[in-house]
Amino acid sequence: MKILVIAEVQENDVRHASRSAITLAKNAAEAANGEIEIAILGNDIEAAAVAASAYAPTFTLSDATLAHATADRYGAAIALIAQQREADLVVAASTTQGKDCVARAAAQLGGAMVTDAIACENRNGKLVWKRTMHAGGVAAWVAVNGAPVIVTALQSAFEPAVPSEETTVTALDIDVSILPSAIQFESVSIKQSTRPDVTEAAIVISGGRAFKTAEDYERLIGGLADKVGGGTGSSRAAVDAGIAPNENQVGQTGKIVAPDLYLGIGISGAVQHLAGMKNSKVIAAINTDEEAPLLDYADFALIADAYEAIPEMIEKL
Ligand SMILES: Cc1cc2nc3c(=O)[nH]c(=O)nc-3n(C[C@H](O)[C@H](O)[C@H](O)COP(=O)(O)OP(=O)(O)OC[C@H]3O[C@@H](n4cnc5c(N)ncnc54)[C@H](O)[C@@H]3O)c2cc1C
Repeated sequence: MKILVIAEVQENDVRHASRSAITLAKNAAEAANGEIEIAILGNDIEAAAVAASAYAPTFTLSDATLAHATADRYGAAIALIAQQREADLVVAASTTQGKDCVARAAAQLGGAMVTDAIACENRNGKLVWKRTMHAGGVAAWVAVNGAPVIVTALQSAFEPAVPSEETTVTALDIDVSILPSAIQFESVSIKQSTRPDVTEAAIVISGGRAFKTAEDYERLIGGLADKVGGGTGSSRAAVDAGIAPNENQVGQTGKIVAPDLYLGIGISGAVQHLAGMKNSKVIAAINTDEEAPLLDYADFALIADAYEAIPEMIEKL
């Protein structure tokens, strides 16, 4: 079985989420006696390709017109790469870019798609995939018919792959002038923050509707996160109220995280929120209500007012 990982690039390296996708690819390779290759698309990707080659032989498609991941161009390019490399299985990260571009490639290839995979297994010679459904309420094993199979890996389910010795980097021979360009890149606005992204932080301090203002959220949740080098998360209620930034939202319609420690403060633990964090290694909660559902999932709980507890914690840390 030929397995092709579509890896995303971040700061001349393989993006953290793509390293988790490589782990899923390795699991699949072990289960089905497969071989892994990596493909990287973009512009100025030489250093990232060398970094990727420490996981598996790497193929590049580099061009100025691929500097930004517009879905029509990337989708078509990924389909062409999968065809050229004769991939039986294409694996990508379940990121916004991964879902956007790889789903288009799957349609163009006429393949079978599995999103948000959390495990794979060989059953009677066929790979089957475990994926969460219904806001994380159900974990189902699914088998898909058709080829190639295209899978996105849920980052929180897989440890990032560890690099070993550099292998080879080969430039692909694909004519980029035939790629569609109906979608044009306009601009990107990246919020500068010294805090780790909520999906990549080892510790996530998350705040909910208990916080009355954006200033309180930043001072208390942000202040505590900074003390422990953590990222900041939030419930959707806090985002909808304009208290927490949109990119911090954890849950079914937000980001899915599985940090070493998730501390949910003033968050009730609605099923849609749990869908985004219940696989965290250690869960702690601070809440005034000892019957808040999040406490059923918590390894540690403090029944206290966030406005009193957090300043005390910040002072003591
Ligand atoms: C289709 C759909 C998708 C959704 N997607 C998401 C999603 O991705 N993420 C998400 O989070 N939600 C999502 N929701 C919303 C979800 O159902 C809940 O409404 C939301 O999670 C509640 O946020 P909360 O826990 O902050 O607020 P609440 O449920 O109001 O809970 C606030 C908590 O704070 C506690 N509290 C109050 N004051 C204090 C204090 N001073 N100190 C300590 N504790 C205090 C309260 O006891 C309570 O437990 C979705 C809903 C729908 C319908």
